[in-house]
Amino acid sequence: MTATGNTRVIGIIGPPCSGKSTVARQIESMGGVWLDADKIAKEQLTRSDVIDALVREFGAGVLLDDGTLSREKIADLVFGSSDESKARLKTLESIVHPRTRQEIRTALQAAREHHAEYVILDVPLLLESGWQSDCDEVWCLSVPPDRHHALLAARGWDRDELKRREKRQLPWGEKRRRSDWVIENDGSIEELTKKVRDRLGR
Ligand SMILES: CC(C)(COP(=O)(O)OP(=O)(O)OC[C@H]1O[C@@H](n2cnc3c(N)ncnc32)[C@H](O)[C@@H]1O)[C@@H](O)C(=O)NCCC(=O)NCCS
Ligand SMILES: Nc1ncnc2c1ncn2[C@@H]1O[C@H](COP(=O)(O)OP(=O)(O)OP(=O)(O)O)[C@@H](O)[C@H]1O
Repeated sequence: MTATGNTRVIGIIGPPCSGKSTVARQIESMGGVWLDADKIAKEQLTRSDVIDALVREFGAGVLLDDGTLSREKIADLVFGSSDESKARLKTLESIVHPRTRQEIRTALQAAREHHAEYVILDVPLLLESGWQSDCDEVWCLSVPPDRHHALLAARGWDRDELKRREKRQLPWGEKRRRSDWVIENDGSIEELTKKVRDRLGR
């Protein structure tokens, strides 16, 4: 019996491109419900009330020609090192986080009511946003730097892109210390998914 009845809630954190989705898909294949905060947050940015609020706050320059939001332009506005950037990130979070939190809460409750064996809380800002208390355990992905930069490059990200976002998060040393299990993603994908199965005794 876990802290949350039959359902075992596993929080997953890790840098972009560190293997979180790969781990989440593995648990999903074993009867898990995957709650992907980045995906839910992305969906919020397609809502007209959110688009209107962000244009009011940041100006019409955040819009693409088709009237949708440019994620790249918003990223440039919020992930800079200036005080203005920090304030803009807080404004963005004040608009997106409450809606994202509500969607995750609703889905988490539904998964419990349906007695899902696992819920994967795939929330990059899990510790920063206070989700740890909802988890039976927190897993933190760790990737060797060279491999990580290769995986990021495949997505078109360089070290600077990673660094400017990490500056707005808790240091990785603290995140690893606060996690119940640090998963070294230093082998093949098969080795990563085997580590997960072994951990869950499957
Ligand atoms: C600024 C936005 C539009 C940039 O979109 P983009 O497609 O480039 O990035 P994406 O959303 O895929 O996020 C990728 C990674 O960036 C980092 N990141 C995203 N938001 C934040 C934030 N508020 N603080 C610190 N890091 C962040 C995380 O490591 C995340 O995994 C987007 O990140 C956003 O809306 N962020 C605010 C909502 C949020 O906090 N999302 C994180 C959910 S835990
Ligand atoms: N051990 C590995 N060997 C080879 N490729 C890997 C390995 N782990 C992850 N990858 C690949 O790296 C990419 C990123 O992995 P994944 O999507 O699981 O990371 P993530 O942390 O969920 O990324 P993000 O949250 O930023 O979307 C994927 O293409 C995945 O197939």
